[in-house]
This record gives sequence, structure tokens and C-alpha cells, in this order.
Amino acid sequence: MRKLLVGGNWKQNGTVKFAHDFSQNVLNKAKFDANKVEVVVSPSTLHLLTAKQALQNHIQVSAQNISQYKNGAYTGELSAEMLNDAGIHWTILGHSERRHVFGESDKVVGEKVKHALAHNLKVIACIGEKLDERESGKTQVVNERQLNAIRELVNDWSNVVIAYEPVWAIGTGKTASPEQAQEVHDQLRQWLKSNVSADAANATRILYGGSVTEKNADELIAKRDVDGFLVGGAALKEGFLDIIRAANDAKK
Ligand SMILES: O=C[C@H](O)COP(=O)(O)O
Repeated sequence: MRKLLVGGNWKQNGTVKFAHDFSQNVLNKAKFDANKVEVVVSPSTLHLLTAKQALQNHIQVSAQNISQYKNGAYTGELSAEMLNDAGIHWTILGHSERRHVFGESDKVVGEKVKHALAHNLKVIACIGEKLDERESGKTQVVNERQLNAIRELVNDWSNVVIAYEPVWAIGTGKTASPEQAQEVHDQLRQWLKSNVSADAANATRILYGGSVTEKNADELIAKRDVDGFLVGGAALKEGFLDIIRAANDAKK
């Protein structure tokens, strides 16, 4: 049985006050069995420690990105060492906005995942196809290409969570249907089985992300291979609590 994971990616949003107050609200109101569901909130770098303090370690915090390099002359970057020092154990990597707005290649994402794992961080590794890629039947090819770039550098996937986030569903209100999500998650699990190990295929959490809200969370989480969510816009609102509830109530 895989522990479900609900991640909230705040992206480039929030204030110090929001990070404190909203985190406290989540801590006080989110109802979930910690044996069944893990909640990870990912504020901007500036707000990580405020959120961490407010969440009192009951709910984990995650960076949204790190550098692939050790501490040094890399202006504007955040290192794995800095997260370790701050007691932060998670990072998102390879988010589609990193890939498509900031030009991170599959290779760079692979290097970042390797570097993060080597520094004992847990990684939410994001993959997903663009609309034209889906429409031209390349969904599986694109997802596997992105995973292969990680696989070339990473053998042990025990601290990796995969987030399948079709780019066409991110921030658009167009959620993948539960069937579309299940179809891809199943392909990803088969990929893990063939390319990593049967154990990794059984144990690795595969999250869905892309316009998840409290309205569609129940039917998405009901699918066999959907092990949770990476939530963007709805993670900044009260509905995030309902998404956590949906995971907690899922019959799996
Ligand atoms: O990391 C989260 C995803 O980009 C989803 O964002 P969204 O829920 O706003 O579509």
C-alpha cells in the first residue's frame, strides 16, 4: 500500500503573512490520517521557513527547485546544502514551468534529481506532455524521454515521487479525465517495472497535477494508479483542505 501524497505548489505567489496564516490554517483544519496521507506544502524559497515553522513538522515543506551545483558562485540559486541546513527535506524538480519557461532540459532535470538525492532530499519529479504532443500521439514518448533522462543518472528511486502533470492541464481548468490520468499513470508504472525494478513500480508514488480542485479530486484519486496530487492554484485556497480530505477518504 502506497502512502498517498498531496502536494501544494504555491509557485511564485504569497506574502510572509500568507505563508504564516495559510500554513497555520492548514495545520489546524486539515483532517487526515498521517499513516495514509502525507501532505507537503511548497512555498517560494523566501517563505519556506515561515511555512515550516507554522506547520510544526506535522506537514512537510518542499522547495520548488534547486540548483544542480554545490554551494558556490551561482547567483540567484538555492542549494541542496541550504535545504539540509534549514531542515527541509523535499524539493520539486522539473516542473513544466522550469522546463518550458526557464528552459531546463531533460538532462539538467536529471542532474538536479541526482544531486538532490545525493544530498538526502526527497524529490517530486515532474513530467508531462504539451498539448501538441498529446494531440500527435506522443504522450508516452515524451513522458518516457523525461523519465529516461533521470534514469540515466539515478538507480535508487526510493526517494522519488513522480508527478504526472500534462502541460495542457496546468492552470487551464482543463483537468485530465480520471481515465486519461489512469492510462498515463499505468504506463508510467509499467515503465518503472521495465526500466527500474518491480519493487520501484510497486512502491513509487505517482501524483497527478493539472487543475486539480476539490471538485475533481475524489474521482481522480479513486483511480488505481493515482497516488495523490500536486496542486497549484487550488493549493492557495481553502479548497486545499478538501483535496486533502479526498485523499484521506479514498478507498485504497
Ligand atoms: O504544480 C502544480 C501544477 O502546475 C498544477 O497547477 P494547477 O493546479 O494550478 O493547474
